[in-house]
Amino acid sequence: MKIYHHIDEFKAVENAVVTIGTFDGVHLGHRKIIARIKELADEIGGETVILTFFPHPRMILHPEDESIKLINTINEKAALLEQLGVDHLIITPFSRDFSNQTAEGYIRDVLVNKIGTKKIVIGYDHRFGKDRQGGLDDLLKLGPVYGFEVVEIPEQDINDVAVSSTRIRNALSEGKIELANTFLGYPFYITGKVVRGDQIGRQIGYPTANIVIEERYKLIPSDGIFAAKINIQGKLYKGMAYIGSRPTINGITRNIEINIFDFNQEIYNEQVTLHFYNYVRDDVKFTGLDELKVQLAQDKVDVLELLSGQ
Ligand SMILES: Cc1cc2nc3c(=O)[nH]c(=O)nc-3n(C[C@H](O)[C@H](O)[C@H](O)COP(=O)(O)O)c2cc1C
Ligand SMILES: Nc1ncnc2c1ncn2[C@@H]1O[C@H](COP(=O)(O)OP(=O)(O)O)[C@@H](O)[C@H]1O
Repeated sequence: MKIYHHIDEFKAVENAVVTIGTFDGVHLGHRKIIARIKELADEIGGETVILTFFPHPRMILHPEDESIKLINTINEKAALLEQLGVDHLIITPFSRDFSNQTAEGYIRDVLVNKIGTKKIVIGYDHRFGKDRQGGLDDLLKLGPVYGFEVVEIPEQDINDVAVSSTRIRNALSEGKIELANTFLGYPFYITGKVVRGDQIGRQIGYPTANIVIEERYKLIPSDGIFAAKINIQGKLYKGMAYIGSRPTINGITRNIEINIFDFNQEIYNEQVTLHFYNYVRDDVKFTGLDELKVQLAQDKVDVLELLSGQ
């Protein structure tokens, strides 16, 4: 898959089959749309193109604004779309210039001249151009003029996409990992770097790799203990993950940690991916490290049981 960080980097392809959207989560509803563009591209010997917008203007104007939380970082989204076999991903910022174009200007300059659209797969509610004046009607009217076909995504499918994204975000925020994973079609994951902690973990026999996520807009599941797998340098290991502020030791920061099973390597500064499979229990304030240690032994038994066969 080729990635372009601005629409101007893209050179129009012969038979582009295009869809446009945010695709946050690249969940089962999105996968249906992607399967459709691939099918259409195969029919005409064309190439699939996804136009997505990033960053959101609010992220640029108010970097301190914590209200935007996304299921995927832009890099995770690109990796997921690549796995699905998309040919081209155009990531374009929501600039003023971009959104000030007239509907026809956008169709002619962007979709036709810059991308080379032959088929566009689009939802009934998709809006574009100045004041969001452009829509499906304009595409249907101008398709014959500029030589492209419009394939409308059924209303039900569009609604399913929106419902799924909301459900996934809510499920993750409520610790309902299994439910989120059902809508996603894959285990929810985070990507980050292993950093040093207080080194208490190894003293109690449970070293925990602390993971820091660079992207502030990444949605972090609610606090708790999870059955997880971690990808380190391309290898997958099972483990028990923790998200919380470590009330037992009066921790201040909210940490993401994992004790990795059957593992004994120093992995500070390593870039890792943590896949969440099941929710195990809530974060608890224990009377001390001894009590926590007893619970950790039980957590390990529970996690191994949950991950057996996975
Ligand atoms: C599976 C697992 C479960 C945990 N459960 C709790 C908990 O219920 N309450 C708590 O205060 N800390 C919990 N912790 C966090 C520990 O307090 C933390 O790992 C320990 O203090 C070591 O921190 P360090 O990596 O900064 O040295 C848990 C950690 C793991 C890996
Ligand atoms: N089984 C393991 N699970 C997690 N981390 C491990 C494991 N074995 C070794 N390590 C290493 O030990 C570190 C965690 O040890 P810990 O005492 O909790 O220190 P810190 O507080 O710096 O995280 C990890 O970052 C990793 O480099």
